[in-house]
Amino acid sequence: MSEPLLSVENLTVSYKVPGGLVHAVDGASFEVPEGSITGLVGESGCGKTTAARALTRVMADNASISGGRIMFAGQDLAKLPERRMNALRWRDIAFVPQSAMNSLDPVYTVEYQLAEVLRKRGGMGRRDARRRSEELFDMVGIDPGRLSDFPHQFSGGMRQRVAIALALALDPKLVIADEPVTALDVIVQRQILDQLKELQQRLGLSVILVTHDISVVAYICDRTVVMYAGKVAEAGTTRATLTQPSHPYTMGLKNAFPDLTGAETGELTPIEGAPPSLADPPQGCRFAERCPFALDICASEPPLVALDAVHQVACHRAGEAGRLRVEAAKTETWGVGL
Ligand SMILES: Nc1ncnc2c1ncn2[C@@H]1O[C@H](COP(=O)(O)OP(=O)(O)OP(=O)(O)O)[C@@H](O)[C@H]1O
Repeated sequence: MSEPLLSVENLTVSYKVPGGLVHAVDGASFEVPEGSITGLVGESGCGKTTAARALTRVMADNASISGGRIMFAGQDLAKLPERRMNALRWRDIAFVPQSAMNSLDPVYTVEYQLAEVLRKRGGMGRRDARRRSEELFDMVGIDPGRLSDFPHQFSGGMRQRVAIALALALDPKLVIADEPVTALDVIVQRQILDQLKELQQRLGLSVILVTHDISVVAYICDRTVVMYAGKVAEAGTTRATLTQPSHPYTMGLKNAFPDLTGAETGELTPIEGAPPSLADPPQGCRFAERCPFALDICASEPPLVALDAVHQVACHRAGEAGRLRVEAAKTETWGVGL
């Protein structure tokens, strides 16, 4: 296999809080191959946004990368001086934040905001910036005649398209999109995801898509990284991780979400309980407390190991995954309502 575009090794990101430190990402490792869409998926609070933001080093004031490496094009982004990191943003790595309104300023027209990036970051003249803005609007399926509109004049779905156009402005290699379709209805979600996939393939982009919704991953991602409580529980090709999930958490997530394609999926089964506190996480497997298959051995931390060339999992019982999948498909296994 060729070198991945991005390789995250043992990444730890912590927030300083009054009582100490919250290790929001705690030794996470995953790879992003070139020209593919990698989904970072897990429940709210598992550290997805923190991990994604660490890759751009645009983080909250109380956040710091306290360990690990982020290898991108032969350099470790975790240690790159800010001046060089800043030069990479937009040009090599672009970020689409959780709400499109966070990337768009309500008081300026969209054209002005695109021009800011194209002219200040990309060094373009006024005419080239205008031409590129029109091209970008065409690319995301919006009439360039609307460039002079303000963000509030667009629907939610269109605003998300504008945010994607903004991210693509300087032709980056890697686009990190944080929950790009979360607030949208299912039909618009599909339109945006189809558009993203089409652009990714046409432009040969690499994309990291952060989402809590495993059906979004199943719909669009080539690879899947499942996070739980700051760690990677399972990772690999989407085919491997979602058709043969080998971590009970992934099995549970699959039961908990409807299918985005509208296929009949039967009853949805939530995973009862809540993830552990990241300020004081348990020593062993972090999912053990909610896991219907936990054993005594789960009091020790399971390492992330390769099941085969395209699939890694951090579960002591991964060797029995076939049998556990059969059990996991039954609602009663998850003790719902007991
Ligand atoms: N600025 C901050 N200060 C302290 N703790 C924070 C801060 N930002 C996030 N956290 C904590 O870090 C953990 C991971 O949060 P993060 O936002 O990365 O998770 P997430 O999986 O992206 O969830 P969501 O989808 O809800 O954003 C959570 O426990 C959260 O409360």
